Amino acid sequence: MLNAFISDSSSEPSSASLPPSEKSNYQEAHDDHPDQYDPFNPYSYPDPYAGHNGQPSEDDGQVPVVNPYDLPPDQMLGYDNAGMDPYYPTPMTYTRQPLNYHLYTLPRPEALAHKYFISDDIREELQKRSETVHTTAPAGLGLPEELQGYHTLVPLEPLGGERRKFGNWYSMVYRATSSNDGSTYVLRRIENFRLMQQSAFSNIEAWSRLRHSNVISVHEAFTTRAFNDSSLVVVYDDHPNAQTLYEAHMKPKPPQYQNGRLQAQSNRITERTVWSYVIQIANAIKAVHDAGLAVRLIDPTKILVTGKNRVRIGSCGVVDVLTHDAQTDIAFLQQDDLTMFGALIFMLCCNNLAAMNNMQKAIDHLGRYYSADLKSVALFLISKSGSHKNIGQLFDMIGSRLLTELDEAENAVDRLEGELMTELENARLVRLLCKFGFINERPEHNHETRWSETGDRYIIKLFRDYVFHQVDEMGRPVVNLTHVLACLNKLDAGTDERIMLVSRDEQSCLVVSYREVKACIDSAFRCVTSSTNAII
Ligand SMILES: Nc1ncnc2c1ncn2[C@@H]1O[C@H](COP(=O)(O)OP(=O)(O)OP(=O)(O)O)[C@@H](O)[C@H]1O
Repeated sequence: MLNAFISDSSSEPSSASLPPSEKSNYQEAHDDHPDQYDPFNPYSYPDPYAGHNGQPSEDDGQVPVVNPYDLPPDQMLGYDNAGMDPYYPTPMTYTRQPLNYHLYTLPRPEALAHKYFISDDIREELQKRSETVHTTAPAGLGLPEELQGYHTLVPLEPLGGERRKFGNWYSMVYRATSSNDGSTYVLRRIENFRLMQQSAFSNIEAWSRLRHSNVISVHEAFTTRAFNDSSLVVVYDDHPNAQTLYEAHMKPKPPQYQNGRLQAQSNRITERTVWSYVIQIANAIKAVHDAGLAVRLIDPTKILVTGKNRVRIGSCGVVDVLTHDAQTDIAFLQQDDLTMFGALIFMLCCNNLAAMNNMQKAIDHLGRYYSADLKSVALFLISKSGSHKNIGQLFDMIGSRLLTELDEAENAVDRLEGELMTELENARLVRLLCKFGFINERPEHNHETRWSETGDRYIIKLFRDYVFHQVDEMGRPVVNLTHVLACLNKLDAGTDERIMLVSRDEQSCLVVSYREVKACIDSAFRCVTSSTNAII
């Protein structure tokens, strides 16, 4: 792994950087089979002048093969030349050639420096999730230290007040860490459950095989006495900071001041959001029914909103275990799913968990505030028509709205990819900075002041000052992220651009290339790690 540092990219078998012996081995291996094209090897291309997708070019591959790594650095794609002006970067022309890991983003204008990182709202959201995952429970809750390979239990619902019930059973939900893989999972515990026969778990196996983007995955189920009773525990994927549909849309919100007056907040859910939920939940139900199972519980308190408008059906499999004795026809249970789904649409649109208690009022409300299409979907689902309904028929009714949903989903992926792009180089640069940290100011060399004042280390020290400790003409620190990133990128690429390094007392100055600084850092790092195992 040691080589993976600064020399990440140069450790690739580019002939420009390999020592002669290795170079010849590498080239020999390839020269033996010049025609072989390995699609997984970015360095193995059939012909850099071939047409798109590796099709032969018009000149039938007669143009001599050029290894882009043999090119002098100033001809390598656009790093060393004058195109470093962030406002007017020189346009680059590309010929087809191996992916060049030395190519890094050009520096951005300072005002756009924030574009080096993902947007604040996504970072905040992800950080909150990470914080939630690492939250521990207060001491003294009397929770088991360990059960069946899970530890660090944290209750996900308030412990005081009215006890929560799951059907006729008292239930509790915990987050716990698995000692198998270190990930967190959600455990739903059903208190005082007596397992009569092992076959009650048979459906859990089928559930654990079902993987769907709108179903919270089931991992396993077991009984345990760790809570000082006989409890059933079903283990699910953890979606930190998820809210139930009830919490997200139906729970009464406290009034807020608007224009100086305290006003009640509307809880009305938009038609677009309802359609998105309907399509996702229908998709989940279809996957469950196709797997020969039934959801058994479609309720606003058991469906989680796990991201922007992303919903997933939770608590799957529990009812199967709890009601194992009452053998019921699966077709009947699947019909029941559709009725529960219809009721869910009414509850969401009417903002009322008890909407089905006054059917006529619920239908009127839905008709007044939502489209006729949505109303007919809801009515179709709750209808007790003699004919056998199935979830597939619903998709016929939804029609082109599916395309809108698909469009939204693809746009969301594009947005996230764009965000990911802004983080592209961060991991590499962090490793580079760590390497700096390992070398600079090592305390064990304190007695030997010349360690950092001689040879390679002195250049590194001056380079560190050049990158981080510059001051302006008024003597104020220059804090410019763009300068830092541009320097680090050039260092990582080992470019031939030269810089002038000046000592702090301004008595000496050195003109060195990034390539030379890189070599110094490599050698100093090797010196630091020579007696230890570098695991980075
Ligand atoms: N797989 C999961 N990942 C993350 N959080 C979850 C998961 N399953 C449940 N939760 C959270 O646990 C909490 C309790 O879940 P539960 O199903 O008991 O909901 P509830 O709103 O308390 O319903 P009830 O009133 O029926 O108890 C909810 O806030 C829910 O967001």
